[in-house]
Amino acid sequence: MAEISIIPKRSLRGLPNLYDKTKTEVRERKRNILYLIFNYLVENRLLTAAEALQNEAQLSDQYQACENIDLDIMLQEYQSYYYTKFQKYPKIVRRVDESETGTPNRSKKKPSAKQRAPEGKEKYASPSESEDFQFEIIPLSDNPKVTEKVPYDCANRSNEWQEAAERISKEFVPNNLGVTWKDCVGLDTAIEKLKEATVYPMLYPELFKNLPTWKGVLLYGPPGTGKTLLAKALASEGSTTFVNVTSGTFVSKWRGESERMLGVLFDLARQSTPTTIFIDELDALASGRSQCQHEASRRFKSELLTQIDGITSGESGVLLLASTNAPWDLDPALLRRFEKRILVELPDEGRRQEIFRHHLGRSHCLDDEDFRKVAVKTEGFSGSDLRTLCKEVAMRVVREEISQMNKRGYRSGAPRKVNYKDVEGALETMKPCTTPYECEKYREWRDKYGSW
Ligand SMILES: Nc1ncnc2c1ncn2[C@@H]1O[C@H](COP(=O)(O)OP(=O)(O)OP(=O)(O)O)[C@@H](O)[C@H]1O
Repeated sequence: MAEISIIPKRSLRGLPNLYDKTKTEVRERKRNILYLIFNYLVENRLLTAAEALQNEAQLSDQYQACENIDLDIMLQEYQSYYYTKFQKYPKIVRRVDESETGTPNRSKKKPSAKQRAPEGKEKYASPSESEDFQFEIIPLSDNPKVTEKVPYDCANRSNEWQEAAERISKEFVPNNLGVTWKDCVGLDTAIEKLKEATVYPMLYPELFKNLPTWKGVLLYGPPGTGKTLLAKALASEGSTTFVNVTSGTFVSKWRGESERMLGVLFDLARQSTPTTIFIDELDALASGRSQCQHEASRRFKSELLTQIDGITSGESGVLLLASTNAPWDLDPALLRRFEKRILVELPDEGRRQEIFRHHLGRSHCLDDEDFRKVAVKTEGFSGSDLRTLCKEVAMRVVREEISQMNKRGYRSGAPRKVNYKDVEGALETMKPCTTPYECEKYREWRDKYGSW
């Protein structure tokens, strides 16, 4: 731990200039930090917070953060410095412990009628501690006023039902996941359909009075093209309660338990409308290939179809969103229940350029021509491949720093910026995950069964 020696002000009497200089430096540093925070808030469109900061800290319009210096870059550079020094990334924030805040753990207590769940906390009380325990399902919204506790009366429910509910409720996503529509680069068709299903009916209810919204949307396409990313953006930006399930959610060794959990899932979803149920890798849950089907999976699939019918008939307020890499494996009966079946394709050249820019961040010295060349050379890359490419490119700089550190024993200055040579080097070590043949297979399927 660093030692801090506090010099009594008295002993500095002989050194007034030094003392004043230190004071000025500290003041200036504080002022600079405030301007950086202000800049960060504005860039992230947190305008109310920016205005409040400007007023409280009396920031003047005559100053602004210098170009290319912002909190984001500082944090990146600090992380890379830390990595170079300790071979691991620093932990910047940590979850506040219950004992530090004095807030009791709500997952173990029966919530009172007036209590609201703090974001990110457990959503229900244990049935063993409370006869009429309640679920707290938190609709996702930017507007905290919309955050309501949805009471769930378990009084007439069996113990099995309550146990299944306890498990399923863990899949409800209570928080803003920090992914915005803007992060889903080039996925405009899918974004528009998801907005039509969830965002617009709330914004313009009068337009949707006699118009049923989309109840089932299937996203399919090659791996890593942003299907899950879209779901995360919907969870963050849409004003619906969001529940994310996979085949693992329903795994049980007990006969009938998986179907029971499915029923409970749809029950809970209906209780907290508007709700989006997102099923990742739907093919793992409901494949249509009858020869490898087992009685249990047939029962499960039939329950799934029944439950989907329950939400698609009439205005249930529940949207079923699913994703798959293998749409051709899905049961045709299930397929027909998805009104919108949208192919999320590999990005074309223009989009590859945008995605690469998006993930590369700002610590680089590539120009427009370099970005164009990268887009040409990354034909067949998915969004996920491009993100991995950016990571590899950044690692090249880190590796260089580490080897310099090992040679010299110390590190000089900030790490250099990424350049085009780094990208070329990284590209030599990477191949796309999807072949042109596979892409063609998706397009053929879209031409036969798609709906967008
Ligand atoms: N269009 C895109 N724009 C920006 N980033 C993207 C895009 N597509 C993919 N990515 C990046 O790749 C990561 C992985 O993508 P994601 O998990 O959404 O792919 P997926 O289509 O769901 O893959 P899989 O089918 O294998 O589940 C995302 O978290 C994101 O960082």
